[in-house]
Amino acid sequence: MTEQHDDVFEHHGGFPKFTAAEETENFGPFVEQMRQLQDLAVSVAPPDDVFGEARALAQKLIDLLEPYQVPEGQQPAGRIISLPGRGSLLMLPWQVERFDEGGVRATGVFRRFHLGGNGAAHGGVLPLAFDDVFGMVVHASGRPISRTAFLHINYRAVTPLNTKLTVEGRLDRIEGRKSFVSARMTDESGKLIADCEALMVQLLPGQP
Ligand SMILES: CCCCCCCCCC(=O)SCCNC(=O)CCNC(=O)[C@H](O)C(C)(C)COP(=O)(O)OP(=O)(O)OC[C@H]1O[C@@H](n2cnc3c(N)ncnc32)[C@H](O)[C@@H]1OP(=O)(O)O
Repeated sequence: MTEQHDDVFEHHGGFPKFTAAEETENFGPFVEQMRQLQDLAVSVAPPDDVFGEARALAQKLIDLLEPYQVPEGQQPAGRIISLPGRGSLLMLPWQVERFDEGGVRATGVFRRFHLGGNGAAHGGVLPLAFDDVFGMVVHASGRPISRTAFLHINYRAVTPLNTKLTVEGRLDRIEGRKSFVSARMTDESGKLIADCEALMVQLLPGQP
């Protein structure tokens, strides 16, 4: 293996090497409380002085946490695969149930925070779900971390909130740097909610 290939393997282009973080006693429950706050922030209509009280409490939290910011890759968020959404508030709070060369399966619900309209999930959260699963599909299949070049979704049925759904993704074929991947989102009866195809392109050395 040449030095250049070692670099690709170790650093995945310009990506830092992904390392998992340990689950601790309080981090998982803290993330779930933050998610409950997100759900409440988009669903409550209290008197304005209650928002005033909430602001004061929120500012206390900001003041508490602000001194502990660290560079990308050192925070637990996004690095604990046993937590919903790997502990990242950006990711959907879904649980990874399968992560191997045969594919990735994640299950969970869209919550009030993900509401688009008329009781259904916002269409923009489905690409987030699929893209995150595809990142894991590439990682689980042993390929270097890749960037999404295109992602095509077919919305087959209205996506319900608070209903257990499953996304299953897999690597279909490899052509040089290109990984062609696909995934399906279904409900518990097996009804197809959406399907998706994407191209993930392996990064060149140093590529951001
Ligand atoms: C467990 C934790 C794992 C964490 C994983 C994190 C994964 C993150 C996944 C993401 O969401 S990344 C964020 C969204 N994506 C981007 O920001 C990508 C922005 N675009 C780029 O950086 C570049 O366009 C890209 C790296 C995708 C490709 O540019 P390059 O200059 O490296 O490659 P090039 O354009 O030469 O294309 C390489 C091949 O892919 C093909 N290709 C590229 N874009 C395409 C496209 N859109 N449609 C079809 N083919 C495409 C291209 O034709 C060519 O095919 P051939 O090798 O057969 O000639």
